[in-house]
Amino acid sequence: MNLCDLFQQKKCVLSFEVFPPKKSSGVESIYRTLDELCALKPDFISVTFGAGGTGVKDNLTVELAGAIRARGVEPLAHLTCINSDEETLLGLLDRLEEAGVRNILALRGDRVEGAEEGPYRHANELMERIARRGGFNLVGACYPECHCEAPDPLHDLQNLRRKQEAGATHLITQLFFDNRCFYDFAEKARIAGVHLPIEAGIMPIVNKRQIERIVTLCGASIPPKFARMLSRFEGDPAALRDAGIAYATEQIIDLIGSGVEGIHIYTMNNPAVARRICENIATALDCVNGGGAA
Ligand SMILES: NC(=O)C1=CN([C@@H]2O[C@H](COP(=O)(O)OP(=O)(O)OC[C@H]3O[C@@H](n4cnc5c(N)ncnc54)[C@H](O)[C@@H]3O)[C@@H](O)[C@H]2O)C=CC1
Ligand SMILES: Nc1nc(=O)c2c([nH]1)NC[C@@H]1CN(c3ccc(C(=O)N[C@@H](CCC(=O)O)C(=O)O)cc3)CN21
Repeated sequence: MNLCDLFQQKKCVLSFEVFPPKKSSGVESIYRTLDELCALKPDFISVTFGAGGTGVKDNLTVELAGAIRARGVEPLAHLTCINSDEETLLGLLDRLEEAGVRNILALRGDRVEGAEEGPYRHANELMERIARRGGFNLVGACYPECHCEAPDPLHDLQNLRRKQEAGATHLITQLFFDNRCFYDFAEKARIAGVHLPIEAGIMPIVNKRQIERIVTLCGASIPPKFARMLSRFEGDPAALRDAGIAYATEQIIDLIGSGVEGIHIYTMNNPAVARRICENIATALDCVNGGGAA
């Protein structure tokens, strides 16, 4: 299924994200993780290309996307400009097509030290190449708090327009912890002529190790309320996990209540956390989607 049809059918789409395990030891558990995540019946699951700044060349993205499809859920495969020369890209696209994957999140990718400059410098250029080949629905990333390399929010929005012009059919936001950033951004994007559906990317923070990494990688600002929660519970893993789930739940219910077109949960390969959030938001989603829906 083409993901753009989903936004016609549903008021609020629900999706998950997973990343390929780094070590071979994680390979068996990722398939169990997929079993559990697919059982929650999200509208689609995306698979990153590398994880959190690691530029791996062949990293199971195609295999995992195929495994998600085999479990009855629509996959969205991430592809990056970094590490993609023309031949590698076309090879990956053939493999994705063979695996029945029809949707691609085209990204620039995190810069990796020592990586060579490829022929595609920005996400829109990668999108244009994929569109020229044909056969895929394209999705793009966007930044409620502005991309860290953009000179200012206006230029970042202009660059977002290029993704729309290159054929993206919907957008997924970088993670954020303050919904006001999302609402301000969505309003400015509409004024700038971006009319695509925007899914809000939410990451439940459930352990101390994640926090610093996420802030460095994603540049998300930490609201005082969230900072107080983190420092109060950081010594108690169970309390921090429950608080992180409660915080993400509150963000999502507020977004659904405000008419967001989709929620993308960065699951960090943790199905237990995803399940608890799904339970917490089920009635709100059923309410806007007319009940019974996933
Ligand atoms: N789920 C994921 O895997 C996500 C990954 N990211 C990461 O965020 C980073 C950026 O990715 P994208 O948004 O895809 O990159 P992008 O190429 O769209 O943007 C990167 C920077 O270049 C600027 N830019 C974009 N197009 C331009 C153009 N044509 N000319 C001049 N400047 C342009 C942007 O304003 C931004 O500052 C990557 O590190 C990516 O891996 C971000 C969100 C989600
Ligand atoms: N700049 C950027 N790059 C990304 O890859 C990315 C984003 N932003 N924003 C949204 C999600 C969040 N992603 C992430 C974020 C952190 C890790 C991370 O902490 N990875 C650990 C490995 C964890 C493990 O193997 O259990 C690491 O050490 O890199 C992974 C994916 C992928 N996405």
